[in-house]
Amino acid sequence: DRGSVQNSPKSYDVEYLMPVSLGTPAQQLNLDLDTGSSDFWVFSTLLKESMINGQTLYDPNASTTADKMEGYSWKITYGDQSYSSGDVYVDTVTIGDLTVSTQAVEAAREVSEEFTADSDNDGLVGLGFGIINTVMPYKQKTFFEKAMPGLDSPVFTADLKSGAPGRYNFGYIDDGAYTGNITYVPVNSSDGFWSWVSPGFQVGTTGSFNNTRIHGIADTGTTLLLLPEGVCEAFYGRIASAKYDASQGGYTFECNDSTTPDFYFGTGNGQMIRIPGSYLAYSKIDTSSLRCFGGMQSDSGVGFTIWGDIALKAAFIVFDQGSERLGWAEK
Ligand SMILES: Cc1ccc(-c2noc([C@H]3C[C@@H](O)CN3)n2)cc1F
Repeated sequence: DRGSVQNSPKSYDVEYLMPVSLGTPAQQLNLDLDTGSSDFWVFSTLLKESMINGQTLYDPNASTTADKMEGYSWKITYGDQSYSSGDVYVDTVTIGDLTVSTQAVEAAREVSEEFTADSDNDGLVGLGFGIINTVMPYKQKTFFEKAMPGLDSPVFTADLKSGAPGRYNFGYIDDGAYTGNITYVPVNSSDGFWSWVSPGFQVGTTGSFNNTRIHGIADTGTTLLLLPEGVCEAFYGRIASAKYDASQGGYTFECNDSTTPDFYFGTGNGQMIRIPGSYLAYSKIDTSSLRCFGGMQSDSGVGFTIWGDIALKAAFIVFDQGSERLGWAEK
């Protein structure tokens, strides 16, 4: 079996949403696929009115295939301290023609203000490893873990684009979606993340390759690229107008600064992924400013590097849960 679904970026590529069908008859919600967490949760009719702001709600009572998991609950907190919590139902879920008939659907009773404010986002599909699923008393499998046994190949792929729709595929690798070869790197899933080690980086075409191992996670749910302080300094040191602006909480530079280099990161056996300098001028810091907030920021607050959408949209990535490895290719 296999599946394929289009993803669509919200403005500034802040997040990527995909249509998902839940229940019988089908209820379609737009969900955020997040490889950095492992809960499948949705806005639901259990929510207080004050927490809803235009989102589409999953109504388990309107689904003939929904069964409440009595005594089960969940509560999750994300990297930006946003959170959600609620009850659990088993129901059928279809993503891109791939159906899981008994998915644990986590129906929200409570969401933090950040989720309420994000009116296009009806919930998250966590495709990290099930070990960090928050459902109590017994953690539940991710959508991919439920689908995996029936798939042609135990992989899913992410093709995120800058300012344009891309695609998530399940169970197969579309050889037309990338160029050159796929370089595979081992994954350590013990923390529930797609954790891997990059052999180093290079700033621009003229810079030398820095052989400094970077431990991090591939996280489709994080917007920016969060790298070690030293790497940020090496990159922004090459942009004439760049500075660390404490009032903005990060590095900023003139959006059209022609000295902005491309950024390359190593994926193994000599392969590198090129992030165009234009991706790193993330967004104007305010409408009247000529300065942009950098797409690369320090990971000092996190403790490990997060290869978020700024990096992922420069590549075609294979999340190979069968062999616990990540595949990286240019496109
Ligand atoms: C309003 C809102 C807030 C956070 C997130 C969110 N989704 O994925 C992630 C990252 C961080 C890490 O927790 C796991 N992946 N963050 C999405 C939202 F729509």
